[in-house]
Amino acid sequence: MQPALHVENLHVSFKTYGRTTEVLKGVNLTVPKGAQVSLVGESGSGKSVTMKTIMDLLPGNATITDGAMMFDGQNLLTMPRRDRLRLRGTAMSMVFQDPMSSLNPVFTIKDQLMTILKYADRRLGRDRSKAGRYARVIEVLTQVRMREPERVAASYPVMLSGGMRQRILIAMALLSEPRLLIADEPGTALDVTTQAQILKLLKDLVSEHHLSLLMITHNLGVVRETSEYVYVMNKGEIVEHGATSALFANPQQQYTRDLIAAVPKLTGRDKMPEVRP
Ligand SMILES: Nc1ncnc2c1ncn2[C@@H]1O[C@H](COP(=O)(O)OP(=O)(O)OP(=O)(O)O)[C@@H](O)[C@H]1O
Repeated sequence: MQPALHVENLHVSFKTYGRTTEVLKGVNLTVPKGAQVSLVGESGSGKSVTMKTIMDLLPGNATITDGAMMFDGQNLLTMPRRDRLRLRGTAMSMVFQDPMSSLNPVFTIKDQLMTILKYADRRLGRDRSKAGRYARVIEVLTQVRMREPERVAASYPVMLSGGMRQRILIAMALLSEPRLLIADEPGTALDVTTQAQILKLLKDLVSEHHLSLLMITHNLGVVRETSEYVYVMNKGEIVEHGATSALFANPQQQYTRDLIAAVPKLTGRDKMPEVRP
């Protein structure tokens, strides 16, 4: 079966103050359909650059010098610009990690979600009435286990807890029914118990909606809780990859062993707590 995403020999360079530095040095990774895959590495290893390259969010001083990125069998790097833009925020969607900078404090949750949906619909050439959009917003808020979705929709971000705001960001990513979700360490800003609940929710949603997930994190503890497969990145290269259980049982690289040794305890227990809305 075709994978949801296949990144092949990806090279990315940055130009700063006239100097060019290669930060991705031939990255290869595959997200099979329906799989939960993590990309892990310490700060500066190139995880965010990989994610930004996939999502077409690289800054102007970055150049993709080589490689291919196959999404559902199409190369994202050679497809027409219009088709690429149509995919972003629709078939492939991103869960951001920082609710405070991703949500606008002066608009209600409903306004923000409706606007995002309107633009996603427009890109897809889909015609949906305002009432239809509101119905979809309520549906998605329910999917992320909001107990009173109408009340939440009418709220401003500041009226919600950190965990609820993070769930809004997940709802935002789900609005346009993506096939691939890319999550940038959701819940990092939250306490460990709430983060564990968010990760569990994400994992449940991915399997309920038959999505493929690429999770970016520096924490192998998060990987163990959320992913079946893991890619370990160091200095712009994938240095090790494999099934999560095999990698934990028998890490091949010292770098991976160090990351495993640095795993903080998520909950102080072995099992994740159930999500309680
Ligand atoms: N806009 C930029 N201009 C120049 N260099 C950059 C830029 N963004 C990232 N880099 C460089 O690319 C390399 C990889 O950075 P990246 O942000 O991908 O790391 P990361 O693994 O995501 O780290 P973190 O977990 O801290 O986000 C770093 O050496 C960084 O300095």
